[in-house]
Amino acid sequence: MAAVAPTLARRIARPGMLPLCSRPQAWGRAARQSPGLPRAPSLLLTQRRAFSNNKILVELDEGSGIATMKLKSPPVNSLSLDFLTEFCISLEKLENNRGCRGVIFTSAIPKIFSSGLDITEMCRKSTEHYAEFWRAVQEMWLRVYGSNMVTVAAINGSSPAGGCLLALSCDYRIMAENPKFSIGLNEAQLGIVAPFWFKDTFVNVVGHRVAERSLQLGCLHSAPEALRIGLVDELVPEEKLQDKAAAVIAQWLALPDHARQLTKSMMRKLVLDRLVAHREEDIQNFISFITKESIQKSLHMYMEMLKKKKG
Ligand SMILES: CCCCCCCCCCCCC/C=C/C(=O)SCCNC(=O)CCNC(=O)[C@H](O)C(C)(C)COP(=O)(O)OP(=O)(O)OC[C@H]1O[C@@H](n2cnc3c(N)ncnc32)[C@H](O)[C@@H]1OP(=O)(O)O
Repeated sequence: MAAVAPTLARRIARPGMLPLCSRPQAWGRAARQSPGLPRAPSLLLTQRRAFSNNKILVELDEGSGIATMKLKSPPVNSLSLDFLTEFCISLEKLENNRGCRGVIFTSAIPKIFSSGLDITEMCRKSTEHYAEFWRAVQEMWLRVYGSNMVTVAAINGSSPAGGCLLALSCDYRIMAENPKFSIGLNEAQLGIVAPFWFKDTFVNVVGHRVAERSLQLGCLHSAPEALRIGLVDELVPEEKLQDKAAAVIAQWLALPDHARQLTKSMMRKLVLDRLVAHREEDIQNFISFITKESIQKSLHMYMEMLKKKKG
């Protein structure tokens, strides 16, 4: 996989090389079994395929067509350029595999789902680096939000900012009912601004009023609060999270793929199209914003604060 990663990094760095339309058409991911028909238990037990790269562990249960993508980038699953590249490679593999119809995103790191964008990628780097990084962030969102597969976030830890975006981009969110875990778009607390497509994704999940208040205050919501405002769909004890996620996907997959996929596409198209149409402009906005001295100072202070909290 190490040999593949730089190639994909280059492909991601060039606009339009991984077009969303390269995915199988909505109706192309044909159900290999009639919706709702039970499978032979022996198949369920035997057909498991695993592949992994450095930061993402993927396991595909070929019997059910459900894959699990486990984020494993210690210490906190921050979304670095390398991480995002590996993430997109893994997701593309699954998307192109007609046998895979649903994906669970979860974390292999205790107590942390993802700490969001890797802040060090946004500090004192070259313009070229910022462009490449931001294109990779866009790519992750375009791929997850526009996926033909059923996507479920099994949120087994805290999930600020970019981590929350990943969860928001799924079809369904289940969080471990641990009051210490928090989730939200807390960018304002860092002195930065959530881009329009983060905001649009959030609004589509929780509604305008809740999103506006939460974004302006940079809220990190506890798990029970996240459930109350609709940021997550349900809370379950941590040990039941994976089973629950698989059960939810199975329920969604009982419907004909084409009807579900076209409905999903209809609901998300406007928001996706907006970024696709303004991708380069969005990258330039990011660069102008992140290279401001005041923003660099804010990020620096935030990183210092994280270190002090630890010490
Ligand atoms: C007109 C309008 C124009 C608008 C234009 C807009 C343009 C776009 C602007 C920019 C948009 C950017 C969007 C950004 C999105 C993001 O995702 S920013 C990241 C936000 N993330 C956070 O705030 C999380 C910070 N981390 C934490 O709160 C905690 O670390 C944790 C995740 C809760 C875990 O806590 P704990 O287990 O106690 O671990 P720590 O000791 O705190 O951390 C361990 C080490 O990890 C480092 N670290 C943590 N998070 C990050 C991170 N996100 N990136 C990089 N590194 C991180 C932390 O510093 C520790 O490091 P060491 O001290 O070296 O061990």
